Amino acid sequence: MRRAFAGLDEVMNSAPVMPVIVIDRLEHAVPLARALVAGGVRVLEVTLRTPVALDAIRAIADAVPEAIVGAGTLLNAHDLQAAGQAGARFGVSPGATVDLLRAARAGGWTFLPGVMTPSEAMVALAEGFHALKFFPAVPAGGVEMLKAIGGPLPQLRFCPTGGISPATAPDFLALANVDCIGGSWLAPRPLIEAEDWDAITALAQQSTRLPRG
Ligand SMILES: O=C(O)C(=O)C[C@H](O)[C@H](O)COP(=O)(O)O
Repeated sequence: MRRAFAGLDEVMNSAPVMPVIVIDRLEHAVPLARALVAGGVRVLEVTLRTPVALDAIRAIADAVPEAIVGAGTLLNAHDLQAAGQAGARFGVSPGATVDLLRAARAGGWTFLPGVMTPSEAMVALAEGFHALKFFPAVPAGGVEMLKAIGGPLPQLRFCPTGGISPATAPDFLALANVDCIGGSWLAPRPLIEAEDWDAITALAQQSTRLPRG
């Protein structure tokens, strides 16, 4: 079922870290979402990287209304439509094509397009998007690159993702143009496989205490 999209500010600013989630087994979706919410992390990006991802989004949207579940790894308009039908309340992509940007805009999506260069950021901005995922954050120049982009393009807000750890997170969160960061470390595969939900709640709690700039 299609749900109302979340507000952009809610998605970008509810917590310092947005977990990037890969779900292999559908039965893990709801307990994982509950564990993260219990730790104070409500905005969840479920990547469309596994066959159960859309069903996982649907299950979380139905069973965990406190969560704001979004879809990651959106590559094209078809992915957007499927994610919307499953109940995703926002979308994230690793990169952006003009087709994808226009489909997100036409669908009224709360959408964070992935960019890694000033030119890509300018294309996203020209298509109406000013809140962007900076991916892959560390290989693409990390903190220094974001500072440099902030000079000529101060109107852009970023969620850097890719290669960030709890140790380096504060450096990113201190930047004036960073609202939140993305990270897979809040939902590590070994803990999900072990169904160690308490450990995931503890990771989530720790992430909410990270200082923001
Ligand atoms: O799946 C997607 O759509 C992506 O864009 C990739 C993820 O954002 C990164 O894989 C997360 O990076 P790590 O925190 O370094 O693991």
